[in-house]
Amino acid sequence: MSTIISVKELRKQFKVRKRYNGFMGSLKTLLSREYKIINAVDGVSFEIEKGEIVGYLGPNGAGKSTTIKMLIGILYPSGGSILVNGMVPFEERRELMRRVGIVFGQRSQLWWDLPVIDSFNLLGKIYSVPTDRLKRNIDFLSGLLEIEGILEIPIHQMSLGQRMRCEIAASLLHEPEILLLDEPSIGLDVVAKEKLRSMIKAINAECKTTILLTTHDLADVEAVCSRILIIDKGKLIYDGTQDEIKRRYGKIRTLEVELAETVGNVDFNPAKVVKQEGRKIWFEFNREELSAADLIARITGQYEVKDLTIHETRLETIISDIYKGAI
Ligand SMILES: Nc1ncnc2c1ncn2[C@@H]1O[C@H](COP(=O)(O)OP(=O)(O)OP(=O)(O)O)[C@@H](O)[C@H]1O
Repeated sequence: MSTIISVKELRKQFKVRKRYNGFMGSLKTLLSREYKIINAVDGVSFEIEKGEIVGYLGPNGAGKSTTIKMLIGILYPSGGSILVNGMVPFEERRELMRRVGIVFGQRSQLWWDLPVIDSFNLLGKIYSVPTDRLKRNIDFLSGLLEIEGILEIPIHQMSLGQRMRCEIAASLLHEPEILLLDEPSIGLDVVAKEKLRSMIKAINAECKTTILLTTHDLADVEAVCSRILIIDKGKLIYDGTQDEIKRRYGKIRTLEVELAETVGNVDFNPAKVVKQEGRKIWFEFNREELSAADLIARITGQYEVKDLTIHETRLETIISDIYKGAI
């Protein structure tokens, strides 16, 4: 594998006016010449290999968009270095845009009133994609993203899920090596989200596109990203695989047991009973203190068990604990 995105000690500072509260405070803000520095991105380093799907996560205001804007050369870094596909983004922005596809969930790159096929043809011209190649790419991406039947429809008549699939197709028409997806599933229903996730995986598998996904939807990350980067207050606080984060922080498991009959108090220390409803009991236990096999053996040794399910800690719980500083 070879590195396609390399970020070293990246920094971005914003100088903003100091704000004061209240009515008098607003006047003071207007008149004041006092400034403060915001370290939006504060010494971030990471490398992304060709073909990876990486989730870039962080709470609101963590520095995700600022990083992405520097990756595509819209913002000039205050310090550090970036190489994307061998290019320095703010120096070679035009060339870089031919190698990167971008989808912003909240913004459209397609012409609202035009049939989407016309937008595709216009984008093909903007990116100077040869006609036969453009046709081939439109055919291929329409099949992959299941939009063949809606190419003649203008964007404003589409559902959000259909629009998003068209946006992704549009971003790939010029065969970029890198795809940046910023909140692509925002506002989609459960079914449309599922569909989008499997399509993102298909793009990565079929086109070998490297994908950087920014999202607050951790189910998206759980479904598609093998690796996760977490940024908080401008600093990178986690860089590792999804399995690793679960192994490292997801020690608490839940065992859901359905017994043959209702029982009174049960005690399987160190497992804790967290819920008991009729014949069902939920135990929480630390996998480092107790194995699921031991716990199950002890329970089945005392009671007749009808059904058992083990629930691992959800990525959402782990990440929200990391944001809260609880782990
Ligand atoms: N143009 C700007 N001028 C001043 N401050 C800015 C500017 N852009 C971002 N910031 C500040 O930089 C910090 C990081 O913002 P950024 O938009 O990168 O966060 P984010 O992780 O993308 O958040 P969200 O998930 O809410 O989109 C925030 O404190 C934000 O207020």
